[in-house]
Amino acid sequence: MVVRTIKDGISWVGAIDWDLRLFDSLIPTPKGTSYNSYLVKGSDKTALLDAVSETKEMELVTNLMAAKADVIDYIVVHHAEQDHTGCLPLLLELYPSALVLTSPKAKELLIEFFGIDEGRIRVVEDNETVDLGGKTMQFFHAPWVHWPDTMFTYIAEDQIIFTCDFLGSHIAASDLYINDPERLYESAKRYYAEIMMPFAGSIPAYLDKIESLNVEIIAPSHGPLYNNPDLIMGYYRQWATGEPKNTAVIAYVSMHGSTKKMVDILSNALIAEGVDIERFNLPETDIGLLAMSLVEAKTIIVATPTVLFGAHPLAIYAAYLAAAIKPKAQYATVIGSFGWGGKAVKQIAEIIAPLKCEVIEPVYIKGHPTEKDIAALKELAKTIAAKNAK
Ligand SMILES: Cc1cc2nc3c(=O)[nH]c(=O)nc-3n(C[C@H](O)[C@H](O)[C@H](O)COP(=O)(O)O)c2cc1C
Repeated sequence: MVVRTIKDGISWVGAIDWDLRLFDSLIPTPKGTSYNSYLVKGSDKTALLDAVSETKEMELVTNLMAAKADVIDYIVVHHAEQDHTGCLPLLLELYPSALVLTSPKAKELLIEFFGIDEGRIRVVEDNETVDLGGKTMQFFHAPWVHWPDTMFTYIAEDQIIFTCDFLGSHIAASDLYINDPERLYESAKRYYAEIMMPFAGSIPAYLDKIESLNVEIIAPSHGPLYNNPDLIMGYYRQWATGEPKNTAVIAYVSMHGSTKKMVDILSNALIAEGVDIERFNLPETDIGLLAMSLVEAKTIIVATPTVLFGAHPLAIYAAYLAAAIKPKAQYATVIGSFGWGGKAVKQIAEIIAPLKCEVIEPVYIKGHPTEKDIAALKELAKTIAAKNAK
């Protein structure tokens, strides 16, 4: 149990999940995460902004007791995902007069997910304000970072904005704020890559919105808060809108060493051509690190042998994930080895088609690489270097 004061009348009452290692049964969280919940007490009314997952509901309840939250008038749901709302049914029982304030889309989802009584939910409009007494909550609808339901809450009197998942990070940390740029970069970039990058197109407008306000503190729903907003805002601006870098990401798998040999040859050739590379051996890679490397890479290389007439399942998974998280890479190719025939190259090309990358002619060979294949890989490195330099 821990309650931390952010401002007079504003406290963090959430839960730290030190041991979570896989979020959404999908995203590796090697450093755990937190579910941030904020108690805001005005002179007239009290609001709880976001809650926690069902697994941590007793931590939240204990914190609310410690913070003497005898009455909660409003529970602001910025986003209906269960990591923030799993404990909502319990909260609504414990606080029978509490009204949920949320976006129209989140209202729909809360009813679908939890069967919450419609009478307990009030939809708030974009820009609407609710006065708690000396603390005015202003709501901004912010769809598609990362669900259609998201909204932010700004309290001008305290110059604080609650951005829900936007600008968050998966890190269990004792720090209320992160002030170490390196630590912040690592955890926030991992989070951005896996959760926000598919919605990069929506991001600049929300950054502009936050910049247009007087913001001293950004309070997301995962990870530490920011009392130096420029740092995280600058990172997001770079990741969402910056030009991709002269980097090739190689995601590879090899059963008996032929594809691995090709990856080694291509890696050395790319280095010789001045292209930065990041390599991921798929059977053992942390897929979050692969996602992070894709944030700024210009070229994606999938290296796979043929297995049962197609690409190796791990290569299919990596290619599918890359296509889903929508990095800004401009070029892609496939390399690898086969024995007698199959559709591995076509299969990978189809999976990554949504990325709309220019597909560079693959080098797909029979068996172990020969002198001719080595020459083809060196030629491929030259082509990638020339394209990346554009
Ligand atoms: C389980 C298994 C299934 C395979 N299925 C195919 C196949 O359907 N078509 C094919 O051309 N080669 C097939 N191969 C042969 C491999 O693609 C070939 O040996 C290749 O050189 C292996 O590359 P690697 O050394 O990078 O693992 C198969 C190999 C294994 C082990």
